[in-house]
Amino acid sequence: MTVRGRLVLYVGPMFAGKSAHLIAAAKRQADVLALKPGFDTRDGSELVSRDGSHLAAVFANAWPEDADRYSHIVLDEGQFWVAPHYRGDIVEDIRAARARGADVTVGGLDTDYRRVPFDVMTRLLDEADEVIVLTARCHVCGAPAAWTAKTHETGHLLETGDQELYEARCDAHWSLPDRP
Ligand SMILES: Nc1ncnc2c1ncn2[C@@H]1O[C@H](COP(=O)(O)OP(=O)(O)O)[C@@H](O)[C@H]1O
Ligand SMILES: Cc1cn([C@H]2C[C@H](O)[C@@H](COP(=O)(O)O)O2)c(=O)[nH]c1=O
Repeated sequence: MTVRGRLVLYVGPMFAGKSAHLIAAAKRQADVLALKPGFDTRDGSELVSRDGSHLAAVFANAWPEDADRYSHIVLDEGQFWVAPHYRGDIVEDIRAARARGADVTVGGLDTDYRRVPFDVMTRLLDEADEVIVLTARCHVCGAPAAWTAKTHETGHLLETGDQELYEARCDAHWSLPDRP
């Protein structure tokens, strides 16, 4: 399959501005389809950044049939586009969209709260034309933070949440959560 469209990724920990960049990139395009994973029901059918920016999006549990009509597709929370929350292989679906000529932009966490890479994001990183690595500010000391910590263990690797459950942390202040 010859790939024609570009794949751009915004990666980093939580609170780093991935959604803000993704929304800004989408707003620069005229003909764009924004997708939100069905797993993430926070904020309704919008991509929302903590900086206040937002963009209408379509919930998807499978690649939308009408996606061919768009020249640019953006999707957020790349780590959530996996079984059983997504039907199909998002990496293959993105490759097929690019082969049809669409540019695709994805935001997502490169690693989970254990600092283990999300496999689906690693696969996308391998195929990306451009990767923008963002950092947040450590919630403890304010230094650049490349990691997300979970403040208490719940036993779930995929679990939506905000600052009640997750914090951005630098190397010095990252740690695994205490066992319940
Ligand atoms: N610890 C933090 N580090 C950096 N920005 C933060 C932090 N906590 C809150 N913010 C706010 O979050 C915004 C980025 O949010 P968002 O785009 O939702 O990030 P992401 O999608 O990477 O989680 C920043 O512009 C800032 O206003
Ligand atoms: C670290 C980590 C995060 N999540 C969840 C928590 C949030 O709902 C999203 C990330 O949102 P953001 O736009 O990057 O702030 O992912 C998770 O399910 N598992 C994790 O390990």
